[in-house]
Formats: sequence, C-alpha cells, structure tokens
Amino acid sequence: MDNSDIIEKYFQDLSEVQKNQLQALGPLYEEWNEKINVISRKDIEHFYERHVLHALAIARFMDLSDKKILDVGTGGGFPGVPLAILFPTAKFTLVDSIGKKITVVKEVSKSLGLENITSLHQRAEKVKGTFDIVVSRAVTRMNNFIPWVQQKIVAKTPTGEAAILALKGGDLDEEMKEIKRPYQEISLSDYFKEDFFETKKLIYIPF
Ligand SMILES: C[S@@+](CC[C@H](N)C(=O)[O-])C[C@H]1O[C@@H](n2cnc3c(N)ncnc32)[C@H](O)[C@@H]1O
Repeated sequence: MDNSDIIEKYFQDLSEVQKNQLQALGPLYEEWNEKINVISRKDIEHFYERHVLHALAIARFMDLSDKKILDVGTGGGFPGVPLAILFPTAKFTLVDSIGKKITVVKEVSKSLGLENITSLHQRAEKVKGTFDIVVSRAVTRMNNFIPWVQQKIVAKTPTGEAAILALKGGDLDEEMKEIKRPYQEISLSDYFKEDFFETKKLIYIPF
C-alpha cells in the first residue's frame, strides 16, 4: 500500500490529529477490506492516491468547514470519510443502500474517533432533512441522481452555498447534456499531477 505522504504533499496545514487519522486510515481499510470488500483488491495498493486524495479533490474546490453534507452512495466511506477528517467542524451524513458497506463506515469512524459522521443504511431517496452540500463518487448518471437529492439541498443563508459536488471519470458530455441546469466541470489534473487524475473530473452544480 502507498502511504499518506501524498496527502501531506498537497495539504500542508494538517493538524497532528488529522495526520494521525490519515495515517491510520490505510491499515484500517486494509483490515476491513479483508472482511467486507469495499475497495477493489488491486486498487488498495493505491489507496491514498486513488481513494483518499481523490476524495479530497472536493476540499480543493470548496471549503466545507461548518457545512452540513450528505454523501450519497458512500460505499465504504468515499468521499465522506476523508472529507470528515479534513473538515472536523462540518457535519457529515453518509448513506448507502448496502448494509455491510455502512458497517465498514461505522467501524472506521469509531476507530478514528470521527464524531462528525452519521452513517445510514438507507436508499438516498428516503433520507430526511436538508443539507448544504451533496457529494458523491461513482454512483449513477446525473439525471437519475438529481431527483434523489434536489429537495434536500437548501442554502441556509442567502449567501450560503448549496450544491452537488460529484466525482466522476471519463467523457461526461453525453451525461451532462441530459441535465437542464448550469454546471461546472473541473479537471482534477489541475489539482493533482499523478497520471490517475488525468481523466478524472469534479462536477459542480450550484443550487
Ligand atoms: C460504485 S459504488 C461507489 C462507492 C463509493 N462512493 C466509492 O466511490 O468508493 C456505488 C455505491 O452506490 C450505492 N447506491 C446506489 N444507489 C443507491 C441509492 N439509491 N441509495 C443509496 N446508495 C446507493 C451502492 O450501494 C454502492 O455502494
């Protein structure tokens, strides 16, 4: 497995607590992935680059401090868990329809002492409440996704930000043509120089 140095290279203001949590993350996922497969076996070698740093692209784009965030289809906790480490004052709800994946999220959050994570075994459509920001990685086409969450995204103040931030790969032209909203597509190669990010995008849809 790679190590957390790659995170410290791009995020230089981490506290000792955050550094320790990030260092603990790899061994914890290695252990849990043996029991419940949440990360493909070949990908776990590149855990910090392809999962942790990838998730933190959202942090490069937007400061989530103090925001209320919903991670839809979080699987084993991506992007929600790395973001919850980076933004300890934000409140995260991580939801997935597969119970054993939520078991991993609960166990990892408990081991790291991440009190800003609530995890739910539920379909995203059924989640109650409102959020400033909805995040996701690799869940479904955007025109399926928007109806699941649009009633839940509410800016708390007139100047507050409310948005979907979705991590996606590949050519998104066809997919994004289907949605009738303004959006911005950010190339992650603008943030991170590793080859993995060449085809990776962040879609920002303001609400
Ligand atoms: C390809 S996985 C991605 C997991 C995680 N976001 C990641 O990047 O590692 C897609 C996840 O979305 C979840 N999912 C799909 N539809 C869902 C829904 N309607 N509500 C909640 N979770 C859903 C699946 O159970 C699965 O864990």
